[in-house]
Amino acid sequence: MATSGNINPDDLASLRERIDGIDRTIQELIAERAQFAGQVGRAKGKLAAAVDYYRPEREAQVLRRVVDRNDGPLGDEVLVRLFREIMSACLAQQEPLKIGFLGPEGTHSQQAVYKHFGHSIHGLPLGTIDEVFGEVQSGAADFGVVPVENSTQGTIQSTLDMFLSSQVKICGEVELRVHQHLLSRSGRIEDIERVYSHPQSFAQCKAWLRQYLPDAEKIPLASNAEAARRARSADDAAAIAGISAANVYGLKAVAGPIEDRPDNTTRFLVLGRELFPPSGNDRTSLLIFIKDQPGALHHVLAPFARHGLSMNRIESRPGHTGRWQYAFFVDIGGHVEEDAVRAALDELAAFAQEVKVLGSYPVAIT
Ligand SMILES: O=C(O)C(=O)C[C@]1(C(=O)O)C=C[C@@H](O)C=C1
Repeated sequence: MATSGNINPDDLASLRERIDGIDRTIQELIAERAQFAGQVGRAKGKLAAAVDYYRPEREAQVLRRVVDRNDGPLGDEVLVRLFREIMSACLAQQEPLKIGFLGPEGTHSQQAVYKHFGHSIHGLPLGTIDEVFGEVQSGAADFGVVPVENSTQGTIQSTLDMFLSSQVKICGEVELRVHQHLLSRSGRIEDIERVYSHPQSFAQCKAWLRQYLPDAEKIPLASNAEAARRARSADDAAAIAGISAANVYGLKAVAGPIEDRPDNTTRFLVLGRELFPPSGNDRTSLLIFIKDQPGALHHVLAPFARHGLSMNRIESRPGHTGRWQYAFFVDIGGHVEEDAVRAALDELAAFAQEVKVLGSYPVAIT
């Protein structure tokens, strides 16, 4: 028998026997867990669809416990991924969730869907971010996943603006480390005369492109996956996209990762139709329309500080309600069902024209 390194063949056989025994136990325990999850599902009563069984606050609590217990050797991210897949499969026993995202197959949005919901779902690749909102609102999708900000490029304004008119709720967030790769049919950089990609991805790889492909034509498209699809049909074209697009579209990696900042991260929001209860570590997103009067913004923000609530983000957008009327997107720590958040909202109501609670949801887990 072939052995690797200097392990004695007898040791190898006995180590594998131990692994076989552990696998058997893991499998039995997963089956037992799935049975209990099925019972929990039935205990929820006769519900209409998979969406009614999904409990993001409970999933967040389960995953935080996994992280707290973890002493290695596997990293938190790996263990969270494994446990997400187990919960995803347990939930899909009822029926897989239908999740809308900015398609086609192979986008970073699809990766964010899998990171948050696991693979036991039915993905619905959609053409635009507006469509993701629309399909969630109409019930054609149970949930949707849309990008909202990137650590290099800042806010995706078109996503925020959708909340000005849409009734969908935010019920989760996902953070994804985004690695960009240059992909082409031949895999040779010297063949490349054109590069396709989404404008955000071009911006994330600006310095790399200036150094290595200064003369190539840069052609912006609606998604990186669309870029990969186009690059597939020409020898002198390449796409900037995630590495998963290489497998989906049969392309070779010319170079990567090529993003200028190694910590390049995109934050996605999970869209649904209802709010879920607190998980114990939540964030609340608000849309606040302010009255046009002196000190209005100060009066609106002061209650958060008074009640000890941290503010992670404030962003102003034209409110679409009248000329020079502004809407503020504000993220604070806490959940609307918690006393401090409720008290702050009561106080600021006197100074705001309108306050819309976009959602209270678990803070992203690794
Ligand atoms: O605890 C529940 O409510 C369950 O349905 C079980 C379970 C799990 O597998 O742990 C499955 C799906 C839910 O989204 C949350 C948790």
